[in-house]
Amino acid sequence: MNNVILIGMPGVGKSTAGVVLAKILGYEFIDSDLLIQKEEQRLLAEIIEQDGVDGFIAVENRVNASIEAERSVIATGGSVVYGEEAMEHLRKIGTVVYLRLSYRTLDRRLHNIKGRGVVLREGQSLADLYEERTPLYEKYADIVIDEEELSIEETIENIQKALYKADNC
Ligand SMILES: Nc1ncnc2c1ncn2[C@@H]1O[C@H](COP(=O)(O)OP(=O)(O)OP(=O)(O)O)[C@@H](O)[C@H]1O
Ligand SMILES: O=C(O)C1=C[C@@H](O)[C@@H](O)[C@H](O)C1
Ligand SMILES: [Mg+2]
Repeated sequence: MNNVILIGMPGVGKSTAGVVLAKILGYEFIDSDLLIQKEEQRLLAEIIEQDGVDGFIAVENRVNASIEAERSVIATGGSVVYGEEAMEHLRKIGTVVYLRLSYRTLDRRLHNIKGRGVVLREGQSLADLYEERTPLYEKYADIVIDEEELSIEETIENIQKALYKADNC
């Protein structure tokens, strides 16, 4: 199954770049966050508020582990890498692309991190989250795209080039 799965910190552009990439490749586009909201009939922020961080991670794991797709670009949520079943499944159905940004650039980009419904534990900062997740993104990535100082268009072009090189598309 020729799917392309985008992973990375919140705000790196998985959804923004993913939808355009899908259009260029002639693929379907799936946003895991929207799937979660549809299946749960609740907003992501509501799930986090009502079920807590671990509850949200469990829901995200279940929904992502059950995605059936072909020739699709799948933009995951930033916290998907906490779900082992989800990541095992996603690796089986496609090429996992990690969109990487430095902490400094990400911090600048994410002015309103709480408003985005990010999975932050009590007392955890964005820097803590970055440090905790980076090894997980690296562990699951088939391809790493360094987005630093790239425009959205350049990012998409680099993903495309890397996919062709890996013989995915
Ligand atoms: N080079 C770039 N590539 C992608 N997005 C960029 C770039 N530069 C700026 N942006 C902006 O950064 C934001 C990325 O948000 P987006 O919702 O796509 O992130 P995400 O990775 O899907 O996050 P989440 O994990 O919360 O779903 C957008 O507002 C986009 O316009
Ligand atoms: O990185 C995160 O912690 C998250 C990112 C969003 O895409 C959502 O999946 C959710 O709000 C958690
Ligand atoms: Mg997104």
